[in-house]
Amino acid sequence: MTRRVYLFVFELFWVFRCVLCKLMFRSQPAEPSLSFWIFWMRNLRALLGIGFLVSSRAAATVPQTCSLSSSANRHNEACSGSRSASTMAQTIKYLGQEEAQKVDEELFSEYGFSVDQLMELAGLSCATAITRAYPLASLRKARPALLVVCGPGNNGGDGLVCARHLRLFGYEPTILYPKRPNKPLFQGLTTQCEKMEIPFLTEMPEAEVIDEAYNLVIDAIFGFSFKGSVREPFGSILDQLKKTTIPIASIDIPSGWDVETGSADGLRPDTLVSLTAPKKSASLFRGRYHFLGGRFVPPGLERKYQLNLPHYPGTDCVLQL
Ligand SMILES: NC(=O)C1=CN([C@@H]2O[C@H](COP(=O)(O)OP(=O)(O)OC[C@H]3O[C@@H](n4cnc5c(N)ncnc54)[C@H](OP(=O)(O)O)[C@@H]3O)[C@@H](O)[C@H]2O)[C@@H](O)CC1
Ligand SMILES: [K+]
Repeated sequence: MTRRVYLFVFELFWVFRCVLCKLMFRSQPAEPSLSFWIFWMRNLRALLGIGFLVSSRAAATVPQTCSLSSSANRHNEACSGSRSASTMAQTIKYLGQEEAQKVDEELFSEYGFSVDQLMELAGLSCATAITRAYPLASLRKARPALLVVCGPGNNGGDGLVCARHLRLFGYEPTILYPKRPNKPLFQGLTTQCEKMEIPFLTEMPEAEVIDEAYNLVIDAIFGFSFKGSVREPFGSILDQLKKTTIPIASIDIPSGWDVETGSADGLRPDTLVSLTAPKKSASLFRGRYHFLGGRFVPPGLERKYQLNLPHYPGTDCVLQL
């Protein structure tokens, strides 16, 4: 913030100087006229940057937020280069449910990816986003304990991968995986987590127990194939999650939300990690951190669906929007 204010004051001074020279001497200082206009543009950008910072502070006051860390914002400032994050969020396409499923299918059928490949990248993006929003040093409890709740589809698979990476990053995840598909992919992911010495719960704890034991809940219950009203056991699980006061980080979609229209009385996550591209309901997300992950979209697919994805900084697999 302070750096932006200095930049703004400096640029304002420079533009003022240019205008003064033009009026008094009917000439510009050393710069050619092109740079005069570049200074104007940069000045406008600095103003927009300050506007963005002010509005993101306001967003931090929504209910069910925590004051764990602002490092995600700091990282974003350091890495986003010359593009303003607010501008990026406006230009990215928000996908409807059918379109998200088509993109997913095409990645496998036309582009030759396998599910486990993309799930690994998606889960790693989510784990990386968690380290940005909730660094180990910022956690309030003595142990860096997290609860990862996994659903029956690929969103649940992302959760298992995310838990494994978080374990390697020094967190202590515990997994609840109440409905396990009978497929080698999910059995393998479960074994990997067990071998990583990640405990599995046999039932959903009460909200008060969750608040007491964990720093954060990772919601990997439903993704873009969720439809209709929630069936058990997930109805009761979501009811407990709604009562918790610790932050919730949702993978791809806040579980229980309609993929396009959200949910007025649903979860209110503190963090959302949109994968591949945000879904329409992400425009209703009011938490503090919205990340984009899943840096695997081939350019042809991006063009076909006009995704307008932002540039990820350097080699990062996640980007804060
Ligand atoms: N290309 C990408 O972007 C990539 C996407 N990836 C990830 O995949 C996710 C999409 O995965 P997906 O298609 O398996 O769907 P998802 O929502 O996880 O589960 C659906 C299952 O949930 C259930 N269910 C549904 N409705 C229900 C209800 N009302 N009440 C209760 N249960 C309900 C139903 O299961 P059933 O009950 O039939 O056993 C259904 O089969 C996506 O969001 C992203 O996270 C990455 O892994 C890789 C790259
Ligand atoms: K989810």
